[in-house]
Amino acid sequence: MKITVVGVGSMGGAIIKGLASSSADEVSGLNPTNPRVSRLADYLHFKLFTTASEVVEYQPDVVILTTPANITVAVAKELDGLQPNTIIISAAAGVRQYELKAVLPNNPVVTIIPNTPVAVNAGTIGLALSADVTGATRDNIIYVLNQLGDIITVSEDQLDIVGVIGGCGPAFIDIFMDAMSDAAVKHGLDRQTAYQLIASMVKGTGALAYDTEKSPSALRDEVTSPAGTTIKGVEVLEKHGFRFSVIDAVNKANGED
Ligand SMILES: NC(=O)C1=CN([C@@H]2O[C@H](COP(=O)(O)OP(=O)(O)OC[C@H]3O[C@@H](n4cnc5c(N)ncnc54)[C@H](O)[C@@H]3O)[C@@H](O)[C@H]2O)C=CC1
Ligand SMILES: O=C(O)[C@@H]1CCC=N1
Repeated sequence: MKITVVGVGSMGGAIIKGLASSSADEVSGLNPTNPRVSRLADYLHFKLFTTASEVVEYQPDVVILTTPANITVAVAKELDGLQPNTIIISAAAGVRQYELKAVLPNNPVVTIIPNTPVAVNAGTIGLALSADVTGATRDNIIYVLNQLGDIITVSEDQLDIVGVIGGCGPAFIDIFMDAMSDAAVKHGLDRQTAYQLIASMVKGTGALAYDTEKSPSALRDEVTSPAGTTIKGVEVLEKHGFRFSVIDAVNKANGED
């Protein structure tokens, strides 16, 4: 399948890295001339376009839009001329399917919110299908996204909150990991060992929750031994409003004033 990623920045680059590990597809990118993107294209061996008209001429089977959200509809408009069965997958946060349909009326359009772990095929991808996306078109979308990670299918009006949790979430976890590493260094670990330790701990914590499907509170209870060390740390997190900080970060990222 010919897949073109439009906008090879953080997210577009992560998607290309994830797709590059599969040899079954022909992956390409579109980005205005940029040495960073040219280096990535050389390194990962993908075809790089610099204008929308080259992409139209190339006639990809799937276009993934990862341009800045505020220009994504205008960028989609430049792709007018794609064959009608080219699937449009937009990852632009907050851009609605009807806005893209208005400029590409003949193409199947779905919206997603992926996250940066797609680069290592361990992404979480919120997917909002649309009524006209069925059969082989739907199967092809699932085929492409399945290469990148777990698909969580939701209605379009749920995609914003799914995007905040799944899409912004890695940044929140990264801040937590960075703070943990400062604490580890304070107590004598070297930085590199701290990073490995913490990344492994977070990976395992996620895997345990995912595989067992136990609630986070049940899993936390398993760690907090009576009169043990963990509960002392939990008390401090509660004292400093850790939970409220997390909830309010999600509120604000989701557009609350
Ligand atoms: N970074 C993330 O974790 C996530 C980002 N997204 C969405 O992905 C999109 C991109 O976000 P980032 O990658 O973070 O931004 P970014 O700024 O890193 O990447 C945007 C890329 O688009 C390119 N670009 C600008 N104008 C273009 C045009 N006319 N044609 C083609 N390419 C063009 C830029 O040169 C840049 O390489 C946004 O819509 C965002 O909502 C969605 C989920 C997660
Ligand atoms: O920060 C952003 O706007 C994008 C959308 C989700 C994650 N990153």
